[in-house]
Amino acid sequence: MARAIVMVIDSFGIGFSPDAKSFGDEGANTLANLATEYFEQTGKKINLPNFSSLGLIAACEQASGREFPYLGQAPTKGAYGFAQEISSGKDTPSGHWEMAGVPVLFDWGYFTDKKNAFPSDLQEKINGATGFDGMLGNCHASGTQILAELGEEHIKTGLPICYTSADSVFQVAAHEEHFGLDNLYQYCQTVRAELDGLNIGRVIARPFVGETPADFARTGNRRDYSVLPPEPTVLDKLHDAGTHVISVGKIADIFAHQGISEKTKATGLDALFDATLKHIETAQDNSLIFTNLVNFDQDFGHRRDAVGYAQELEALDARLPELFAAMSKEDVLFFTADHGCDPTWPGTDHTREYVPVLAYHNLVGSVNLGNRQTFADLGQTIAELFNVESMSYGKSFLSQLNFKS
Ligand SMILES: O=P(O)(O)O[C@H]1O[C@H](CO)[C@@H](O)[C@H]1O
Ligand SMILES: [Mn+2]
Ligand SMILES: [Mn+2]
Repeated sequence: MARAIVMVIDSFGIGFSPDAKSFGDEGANTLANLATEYFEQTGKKINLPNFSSLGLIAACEQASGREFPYLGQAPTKGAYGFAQEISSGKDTPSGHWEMAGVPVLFDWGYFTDKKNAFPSDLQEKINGATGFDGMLGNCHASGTQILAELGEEHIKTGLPICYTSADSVFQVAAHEEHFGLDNLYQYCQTVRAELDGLNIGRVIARPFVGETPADFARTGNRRDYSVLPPEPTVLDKLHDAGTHVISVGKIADIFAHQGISEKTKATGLDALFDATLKHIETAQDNSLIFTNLVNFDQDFGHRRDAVGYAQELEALDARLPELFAAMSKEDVLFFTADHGCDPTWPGTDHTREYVPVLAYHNLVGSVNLGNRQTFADLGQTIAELFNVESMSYGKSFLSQLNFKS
């Protein structure tokens, strides 16, 4: 039986999609724009030899309808394409569920007001249920900027910092020691329950440490409380059929722990990559290893740090040979993303973009998968690879992977 490895480079868009205008994102292109910015700021071209050979640049050029001569070499091995999102939102759960075969075709609830974002009756319910006198923030914010603004007041008053964004999300920042990690998780679980009926995708716990704006830092103990996917995803189907489904990073949280057999959490690109490698070395036959590399989104995309994003991509690229070496001949490796987060784009939110779909296996030459109409093509391909019942959405590209017999 097969083993598959899926690595999600969180926020790694490769060109605005046809519906980007309605999101205010026409012109966004996470990869191409960050590479340009990197060149302008450092005088260096981004160096992604391994991703280039897998077809990343070719996929980006197709998705963008233009060439980027400074971006890299031609594809030499593996299958490459670009996928459009059919889910209504450009958020993390929508992107992940869609790639697992279940697009989000309903509208999420959003807190659209930039200030006084949470309705007063909701605040009262939360205060009543948690026993707190109030909350700080109550606005749209960048998670690091709001710490600089309100972190000290939080320590002084003991009130949680609650904020949101263009995503369907209720975020709670609190100090790991002064407020306490368990108290933060408890608060978030209570908020999760109070949001029932509002169709909010996630409550996110954002613990931090430090005593002054100069040294406030978020820790790796982030926790996401997601609603359940609307239907069983390919993870559920695999898990029910006996496949060992391994979550690395925040995958388990994003899928509300549905269809997951085992999970490993880790903080930072290298630790997430190491955990993935370890699973590749040890996982039984008939396993899916599913990794989310959150730091691209969290540390660079939302922070609008194009140079940092570029350097992190180079660091990931440099480690790809370790993956290839750890894989057995039967293993299939996929790289994709869940949405864009162009670090050169106005604001700090995600961007509506095509995502790369790269598949590497013991292949002959390279294969162009072209324009995939939905992220769900990946889930359908995985369903076929593991021989489970097909998903309602998506078109499998397994037959194009050109397996050597
Ligand atoms: O600014 P931070 O706290 O990183 O928040 C970002 O992370 C959340 C999840 O991707 C988004 O809703 C966005 O607001
Ligand atoms: Mn994401
Ligand atoms: Mn994000």
